[in-house]
Amino acid sequence: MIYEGKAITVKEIEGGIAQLDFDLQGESVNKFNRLTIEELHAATDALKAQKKLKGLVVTSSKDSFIVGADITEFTDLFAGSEEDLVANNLKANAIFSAVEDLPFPTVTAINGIALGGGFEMCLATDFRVMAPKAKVGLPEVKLGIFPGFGGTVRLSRLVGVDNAVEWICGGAENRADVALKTGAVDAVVEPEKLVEAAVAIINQCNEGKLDHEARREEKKGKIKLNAMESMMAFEISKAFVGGKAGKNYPAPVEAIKVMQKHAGMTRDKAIEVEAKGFAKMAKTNVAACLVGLFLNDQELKKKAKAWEKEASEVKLAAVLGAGIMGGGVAYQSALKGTPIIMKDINQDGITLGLNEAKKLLTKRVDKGRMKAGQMADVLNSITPTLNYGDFKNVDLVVEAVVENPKVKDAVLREVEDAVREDAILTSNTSTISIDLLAKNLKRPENFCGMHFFNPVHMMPLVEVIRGKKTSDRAIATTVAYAKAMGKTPIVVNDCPGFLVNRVLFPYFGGFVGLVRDGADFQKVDKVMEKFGWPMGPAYLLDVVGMDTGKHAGEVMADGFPDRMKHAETTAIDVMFENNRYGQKNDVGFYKYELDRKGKQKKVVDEETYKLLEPVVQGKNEFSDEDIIARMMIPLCLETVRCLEDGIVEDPADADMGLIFGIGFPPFRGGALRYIDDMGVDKFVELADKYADLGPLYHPTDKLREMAKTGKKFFG
Ligand SMILES: NC(=O)c1ccc[n+]([C@@H]2O[C@H](COP(=O)([O-])OP(=O)(O)OC[C@H]3O[C@@H](n4cnc5c(N)ncnc54)[C@H](O)[C@@H]3O)[C@@H](O)[C@H]2O)c1
Repeated sequence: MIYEGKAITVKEIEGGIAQLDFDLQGESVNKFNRLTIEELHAATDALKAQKKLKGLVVTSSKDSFIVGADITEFTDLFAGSEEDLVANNLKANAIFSAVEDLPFPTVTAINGIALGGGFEMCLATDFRVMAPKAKVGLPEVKLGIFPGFGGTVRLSRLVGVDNAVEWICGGAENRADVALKTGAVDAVVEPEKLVEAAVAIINQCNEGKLDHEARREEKKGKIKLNAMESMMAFEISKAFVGGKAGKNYPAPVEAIKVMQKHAGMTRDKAIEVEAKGFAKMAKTNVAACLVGLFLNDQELKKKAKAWEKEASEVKLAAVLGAGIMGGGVAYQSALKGTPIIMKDINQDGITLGLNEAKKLLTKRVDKGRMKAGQMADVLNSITPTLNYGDFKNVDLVVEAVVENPKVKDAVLREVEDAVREDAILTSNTSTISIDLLAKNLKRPENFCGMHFFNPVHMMPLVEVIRGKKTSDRAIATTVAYAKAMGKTPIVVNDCPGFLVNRVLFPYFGGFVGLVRDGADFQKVDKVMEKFGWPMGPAYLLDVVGMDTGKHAGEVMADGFPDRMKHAETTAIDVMFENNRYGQKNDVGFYKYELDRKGKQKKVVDEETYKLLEPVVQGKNEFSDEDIIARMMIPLCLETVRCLEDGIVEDPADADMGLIFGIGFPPFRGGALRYIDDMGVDKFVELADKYADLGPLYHPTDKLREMAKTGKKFFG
């Protein structure tokens, strides 16, 4: 044994060739935590001290190779100064460079996922062989940073500027065939042949058939482009990537700037440039928010996993109502492998639901993501029906009929009699209280909410809503079914609108208030889109549908009359009363026309301004800051109330719900992190400036207390 640690062992395997193996004790995957980096240092020193070695193969004993850096260490690490971060990166890089400089040929055998720091480890060796199912890539930009263990230096020299830009700025996980074609790896071989292939490469180097020194020098030298070529490659990339990433996500363009800066430098100087650029990005609020988001997501996954242990198996599901939502639920369930019965009261509904599923599946086939035979299997696992014939075999039902408490009550009681006693019933209601819907059920313990978002196949969130009488088994089974459908479930407690709609309607309240006071709805949309929302509030209302918006708004107003009831007619009422439902009938705040690809495109409609005149009181110019404050304060305060009322378990659930459910700008981390970032005291101060606008703008006593004591929602 040459070296033995808790994450790494090094031993001689054959003919003077050593094997450095990553196998982090007590973990299911390898990652570059502090311990692993320290051990890589010690292991490299031990290798250097060996006088007779002829080569090194780097391997992993886990299913993955190395999944990346240990992101749980980032929050503490990034809290340090920029200088500390640079020093930290240079220290780690010295170890990677020491691996690169070992006095014999080196090859990595990539058996599974090698991402971020894991792939940068691979890049430090002379050659790479890869298993067909492994994936490699540098996904750091997803965390608001870019590679900091020499990735921008080695990859740009190994595969060229264009490929490096694509890999680093896109952050994708690349398949073996792509990696081979790009030149990021040298061979693809079956997993059991990886070490053999690596040894063969080393032997060829030692026999003078392969020149590992030349390979090494290429990675350590300057980028091989003349000044003109270099200028063209980097400037075009910056314009293209900048346009795609947008101003709110600076890391991709910064990565290109760093590569441009170090293009004419050799390794050690280039790595200094990378380290400085990395530290600058790590100190941005975007990186803090995106790292926070990653950690929150991990927490959600852990919670869902814990629920899954208590779940009953769902072998067959059913959905009631084959409309927009019911059709989507049937498609998603069947696609992900749970057969589903789709019941409606009329044949037209069923035809529509099935046609929607067919349309989505055809798209998958056309894009090469599915074979025609698989499409048939998925369609066959949706059983359309007009009666309850097979419902005794159903394990879980999703009710998705019209949003009317009386209709839902009747339908739920009916289906309760049609299913087995242990079957779980859920409702996809957007706003109606789960306790209200449970009132007339014989087995309320088997009932909870399962709130999907539209379009079901695209939107990641499912709110699982616990009523007063809901059992843990009902929650666990619903969480497990949502996971099986490929969704992210969040368990919330019951109230009108649950988490997401309860928070969304005060935001719409901010919007109608602005229009009332004379703001141009188009300007409000533009400002909020610039702030980071996928669409502004007027556009969003057009997408949701004015009828749905008005109806749900009324349910919310009944639930929270003090702050959600509108005394006067609102802009939403005006649109609704004029049959301007939005995209569904081609006119709402905007008009909709079909573009050349047959997609709905919004266009300005002057008529909207005329219709709104009666509800507009005066004409005011609002600054961007004013618009943002008037939109965001009600949304943030309602999120605070959801937390205080115990609707969500913790701040992470609340923020993730808003990001996954309504597209809250991810780089801002969520509503509660937004308050944290502003400072709770500053936020309360800002809200108080708008106190005249009513209770939607009044901070809670607890929030005022937090402001006084300097407490935050996170950390
Ligand atoms: N559309 C959305 O954006 C959205 C988002 C989240 C949740 N929801 C909720 O999902 C539910 C359904 O909404 P939708 O937009 O799909 O409505 P929809 O009008 O498109 O579909 C409702 C379907 O239910 C059928 N139906 C009515 N009574 C029935 C009964 N007794 N048994 C079986 N089927 C019956 C109708 O024929 C129709 O096909 C509502 O509770 C709604 O609030 C909707």
